[in-house]
This record gives sequence, structure tokens and C-alpha cells, in this order.
Amino acid sequence: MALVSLTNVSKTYPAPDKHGRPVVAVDDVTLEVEHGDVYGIIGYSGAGKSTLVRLVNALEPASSGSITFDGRELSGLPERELRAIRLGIGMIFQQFNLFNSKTVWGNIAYPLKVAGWSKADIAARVAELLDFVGLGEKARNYPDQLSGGQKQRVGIARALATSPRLLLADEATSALDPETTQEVLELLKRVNREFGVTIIVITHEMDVIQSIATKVAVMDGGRVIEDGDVFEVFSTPQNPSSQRFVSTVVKGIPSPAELAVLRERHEGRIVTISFRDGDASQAAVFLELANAGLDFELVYGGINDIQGRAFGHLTLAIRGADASIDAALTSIAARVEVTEAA
Ligand SMILES: Nc1ncnc2c1ncn2[C@@H]1O[C@H](COP(=O)(O)OP(=O)(O)OP(=O)(O)O)[C@@H](O)[C@H]1O
Repeated sequence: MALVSLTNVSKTYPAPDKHGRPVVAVDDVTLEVEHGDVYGIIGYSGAGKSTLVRLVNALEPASSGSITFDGRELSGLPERELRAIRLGIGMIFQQFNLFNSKTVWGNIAYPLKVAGWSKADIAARVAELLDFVGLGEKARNYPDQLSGGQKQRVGIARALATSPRLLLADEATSALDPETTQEVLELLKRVNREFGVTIIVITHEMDVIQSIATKVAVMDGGRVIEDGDVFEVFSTPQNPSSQRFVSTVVKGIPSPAELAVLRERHEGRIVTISFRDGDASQAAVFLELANAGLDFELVYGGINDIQGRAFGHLTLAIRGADASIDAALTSIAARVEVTEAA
């Protein structure tokens, strides 16, 4: 049984949008998060990601559809029972949401005090968590004496205090620099591996999904437009909207503006060849162009690595007789994806 299961879930806010209509923030979403998953939810700003998190956390009720947590239907549950379910769900935020008037120790101890733990149990648990996130030295410091990465580590320790089964990370690394982001992501991987905590990661950053997610859902306009294995979704998106979104976050696909510049700077036909690991050797593709007597140069490209599997897009300017180029591209297209700029 999935840990979190959403079936035809929608959330409509009566507050009208700029056309005077209610806002459909989440639109008929069905997805399942299995125990042990690191499930990424990615999409443009306004796609409905944060709203989805608030529904899963039972902070707001869905307008329609069913949400279950560990097999229990959330809708219709009284507040007392929802509170008990929320204890099994930890949450971390972009702005960390620490109490500035409490020390690091006090921040981590807070949920345990609320849950009625004894002083001795709290002390032991906080010490254990400080050690896990590597902040033992900072126990007596206040949040404004910490770096962003340290603050998020406190946020993670606090979220884990009551041993939740699910951790919701809403843009948890978006305020951090790339190096600190990687450190926090490594810590989240350990949370998943060592404690078996299932994680839902909400982000607009490809790097985050790429380094920790095992599955991903792409959201656009409140809907999940594509979901599945991270490598599959990012290397070969099926839906035109997710293709458009993916092309903005993966490396190596020239935007329309970049294509216009390439066309201006290079003679010949501009063709993007997309490789997925194990698909076909790049050497074989280049050899085919050379054997057809074509002149070509690499003008744009990038390789993406998703958990040890690579895919990439190389854009070439190819020069030669049109018929020879057509024949070579038809032959290459039998093995790898070929896209010629219109
Ligand atoms: N409480 C609310 N009342 C009215 N409209 C809302 C409310 N919360 C969210 N919305 C609207 O719902 C849509 C989805 O918002 P949401 O914050 O879930 O998107 P998001 O993908 O998380 O974007 P971001 O990354 O910018 O936070 C937006 O159009 C937003 O304006």
C-alpha cells in the first residue's frame, strides 16, 4: 500500500483570479508515493506544488477527490485526528521557519515539548539529532548566528524530532547557494536511507530532482502532466507541456532565442541529436556524418547525469548537399532522436 495516495484531487479557491473566476490551484491530480520513495514534484511557479503539499499535510481540505496517508482517508477526519496524522509528517521550508528567539537546541526540542516528552527524553533525542545533522557545537547558538545551510540542518533536525514517516520539503534548498544545496541534499538522502523516511520534494530546480529524487511528477496549471521514473521523464518527456518545461531545466536544449543566435552565427542546417545512455555511440553518429561527406561542427550541447545515467543533447551545424544530409539524418534517426530546428 502506498504511503500517500491522491485520487482525482482538486483544490479550488473561491478568491477570484484576474478574470474574476475561482482559482483551480490543483486540478484532478492522481499520484501515489510509495514507502521509501524520494518523490520530486517540479513545475513552474504557480503550478500548484505548494497547494498540493498543504493538502497532503492536511493543513487544508481538498475540494474534491481522495487523499490517504498510510491507508487512512484524510477528508472528513476531525481536527484531533488530523493533528495526530500531522505528527507523522515533518516539514521543511525555503525560509527555514525557525524560532529566532530560541536556540538551536530549543528549536529542535520544541516539537518534543509540544508532544509531551519528558525532559530527559527530550535531552537525549535533541543530542542525537544534533549529532545526526552535524551541529553539536551550535546547540546554544541562535538562528541568526547560523549560515543558511546550518539553519536548514536545524530545520531538518526539528522536522525529524518526532520520527515522522514522511518529510515534506517545500523549496527547501531554493534560498541556498549551489554548494550548500548539495550538502543539504546529501543530508536528505541520509534521512531517507538511514531512517527510511519517505520524502516529497517540491522544487522548481532540476538539480534537486536530479540528485535525490527516485520518481518525479511534473506539474503545470494545477495538473500532473507527466510522472514516473526521473531518468525517463527528463530524457524523453512524452507530453508537449512537459517537453516544454523539461527543455527549460535540462542541459543542452537550445531555447528559441539561442537557436536564432546559432542560425545567425553558423552556416548550415541546425540539428539537435539527443543521446540516452546505452542508446548509440556518439562516435557512430559522427562517423555516419563524416562518411556521407558532410562538414559539421558542434555548436551547442550539454550532458545531464541522473543517478549515474547520462543523457544529453548535442546541436550541430551540418553543411553539404541537402539530399546527403537528409539521407544521413534518416539513418541516424533510426538510432537516436534527431530534431531539426524549423
Ligand atoms: N490561499 C489561496 N487563495 C487563492 N489562490 C491561491 C491560494 N493559494 C494558492 N493560490 C493560487 O493557486 C495557484 C497555485 O499556487 P501554488 O502556490 O500552489 O503554486 P506553486 O507551484 O507552489 O508556485 P510557487 O513555487 O510560486 O509557490 C496560483 O495561481 C496561486 O495564486
